Amino acid sequence: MTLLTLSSVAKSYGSVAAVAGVDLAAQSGSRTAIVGPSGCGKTTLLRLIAGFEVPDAGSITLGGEIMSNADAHVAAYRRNIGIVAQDGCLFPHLSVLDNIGFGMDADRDAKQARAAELMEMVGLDGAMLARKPDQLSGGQQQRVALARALARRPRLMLLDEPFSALDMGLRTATRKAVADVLSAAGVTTILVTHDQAEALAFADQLVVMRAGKFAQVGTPRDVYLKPVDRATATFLGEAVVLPAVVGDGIADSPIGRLEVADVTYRGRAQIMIRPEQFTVSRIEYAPDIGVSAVVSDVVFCGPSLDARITLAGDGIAEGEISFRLDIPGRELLASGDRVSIGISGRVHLLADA
Ligand SMILES: Nc1ncnc2c1ncn2[C@@H]1O[C@H](COP(=O)(O)OP(=O)(O)OP(=O)(O)O)[C@@H](O)[C@H]1O
Repeated sequence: MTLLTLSSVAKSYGSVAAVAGVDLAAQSGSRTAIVGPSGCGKTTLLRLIAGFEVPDAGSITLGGEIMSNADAHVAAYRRNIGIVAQDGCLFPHLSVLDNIGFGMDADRDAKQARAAELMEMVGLDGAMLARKPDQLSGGQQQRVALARALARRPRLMLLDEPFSALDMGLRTATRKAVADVLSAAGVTTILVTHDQAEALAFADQLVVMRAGKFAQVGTPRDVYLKPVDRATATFLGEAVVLPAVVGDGIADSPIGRLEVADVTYRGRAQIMIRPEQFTVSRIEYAPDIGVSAVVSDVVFCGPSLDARITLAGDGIAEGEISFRLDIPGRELLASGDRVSIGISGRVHLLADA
């Protein structure tokens, strides 16, 4: 069942079209991540859904009720939407208990009981209820912010870069904990982030936003492996894009004949290969099949070697196409080595070829 629907929603500030007519459907209990570069309109979109902004055009529906359209605008506080912002925005002068109980329509005992239940849900010790926010770590503060947002049993949760102030290790752990809590509570969630890896790991629906519009909407897997265009491909990770002539499911490319996922297309195209599809063997061990590359910038990282690989092939100008690749750390590769390249899996045709 669809909980949230956006139809042709638009919002401009003067001449800036912050959100330029977007459509979105979020299923009940699902997690949607909206990812895009700074200034693409992510926060504006979240503020429109929350009800802090009124759209210039389009409609927003939540649980079958119109929240915003040309004739109506339901105030933010009446939407029953939970929000967790970047820095948690806890009230610094209130205890954790009073932060969580803020605005809860219940007596002190009921608030205490509900707050203890929520603390357990977000994986925090109930003894912390007496503390002030500045006596908690950043990750703990974000979990309290989540508990506070869950306290009023929202039908939709909006997360605006909630992990960005946390350091890397804590960030991954907090993200996983928050995702688990939201799944267990069955709360439909929209996460806004500029962190691609975070968006891919968190969501079951990924939206890539660019200049106020949605460049692509799909499962993280589909958007990563089958991006619609080069900009989306490179925004989500490293991508090697090569010219090719395609027919019968085969691409003739500067690095050889490669299998393509789309068997119907014929003609000139750009093909995209993710670095992790490349396999690398030293020429002295592998037959030189004419597709070669040179290794440079090798950094030993223990389990892996972080290497820069520069492709060579007919039609590739010297040094033109290079990418970073993780190679198993046990490989004896050094800067300057020539390697033979293989490709695992099919390559993807880009629509903006
Ligand atoms: N209140 C405002 N008044 C004028 N322009 C605004 C306002 N809010 C946002 N904008 C503009 O709208 C565009 C989208 O801004 P928004 O904050 O939604 O982007 P964002 O993707 O969330 O960016 P970031 O990742 O940097 O937070 C930007 O060009 C911004 O300058």
